[in-house]
Amino acid sequence: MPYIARWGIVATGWISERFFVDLLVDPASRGVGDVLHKPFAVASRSLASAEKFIASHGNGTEGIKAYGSYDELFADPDVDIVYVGTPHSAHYEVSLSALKAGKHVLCEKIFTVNAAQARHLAEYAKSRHLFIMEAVWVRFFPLALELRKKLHEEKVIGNIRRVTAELAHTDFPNSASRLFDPLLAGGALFDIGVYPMTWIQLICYHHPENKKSPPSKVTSCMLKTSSGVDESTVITMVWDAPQIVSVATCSFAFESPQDCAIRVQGDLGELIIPRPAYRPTAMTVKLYKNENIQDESITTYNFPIPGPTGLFWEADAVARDIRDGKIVDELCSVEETVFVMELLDLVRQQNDLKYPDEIECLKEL
Ligand SMILES: NC(=O)C1=CN([C@@H]2O[C@H](COP(=O)(O)OP(=O)(O)OC[C@H]3O[C@@H](n4cnc5c(N)ncnc54)[C@H](OP(=O)(O)O)[C@@H]3O)[C@@H](O)[C@H]2O)C=CC1
Ligand SMILES: O=C1OC[C@@H](O)[C@H](O)[C@H]1O
Repeated sequence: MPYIARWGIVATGWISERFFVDLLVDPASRGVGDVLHKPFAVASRSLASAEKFIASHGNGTEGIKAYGSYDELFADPDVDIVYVGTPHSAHYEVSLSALKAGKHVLCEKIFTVNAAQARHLAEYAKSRHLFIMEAVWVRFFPLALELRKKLHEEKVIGNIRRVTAELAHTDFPNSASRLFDPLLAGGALFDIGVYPMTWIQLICYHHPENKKSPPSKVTSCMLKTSSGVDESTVITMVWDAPQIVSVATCSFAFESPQDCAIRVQGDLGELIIPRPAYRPTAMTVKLYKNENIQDESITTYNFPIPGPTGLFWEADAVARDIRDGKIVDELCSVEETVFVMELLDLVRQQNDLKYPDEIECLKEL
């Protein structure tokens, strides 16, 4: 019998809707038979909004409860795992409330405003033996798994020397104000910087020779908006053991080129992933001509997403973890989230990017 994950959705904004729709997709359509997803409740700060959210999805939503406060959902015994889709500034407090009510938590990126908050959530979840994970969905894409196999096991491009990863766009279809508001922890670094940083983590931090060591050097620069958050951020890092340099770029001021969001250059060739870095569907391996290879070769591998968005792969992983009694996911561990938040603290410190005290603090509830 497949394990049924009993979800509660917190907040009724853009990404909650995308996640909810993906939960309703039959897992068999992506070849998954061991887990099923059942949303039991949706909570909003307004009951009307929760009701509208459920009603607008028709089939498959019968019996899902609507709540006009997040606390009511946390008290619902039918909910085992809470998905947090609020703005960044609320992640810490909402996730902590869910944990305190005994729920497992999948919290959207960026996990918290700073590393201290991330550490506190991780420690609290551990103390209550509850699962917690940042929703870095790209880590679960079949493409991301294949990338690591090609680079680290098959070493298709030889020794990796440089990684550049970027996500930059000027197209804000939804909730543009969230992106620029310091009180909601806006800015490119937190909203989209997590993607280039994730690809660099997967390729450099997880490089077998790196043995999960931190980069030996981190430098960064930022350009800020008139509201005081970062509009563009560039982070360079040096990974000593595998001898790789990496450059992560995120920006709300220009567009990433269509044909290249992530480029990994090795001594035998390069691997290129077209944009967008948050939902890539192909990668190309280009092998250079050398004494063993007569002509340059180019091979493209396609990874179509069998459904509306592709958030279901992370949901499947979370369901399996909870089914198996795990409190930390192997591909997206909360320890690694804390480590990335420490890097982002450093980058913000280097560029004097502070958020208001009321969202940087460790509120006890
Ligand atoms: N994985 C991905 O691809 C994506 C992830 N995200 C992440 O998801 C989160 C939410 O982003 P997104 O859905 O675009 O944001 P939206 O503004 O569309 O939705 C956020 C929701 O949070 C709730 N909320 C709680 N407190 C506040 C507040 N103070 N101000 C405004 N809304 C509040 C509201 O729901 P209600 O009124 O129902 O309580 C609101 O609808 C962010 O962490 C973002 O980084 C965003 C886009 C894509
Ligand atoms: O996570 C995200 O991915 C897609 C982007 O458009 C969005 O702003 C961001 O939050």
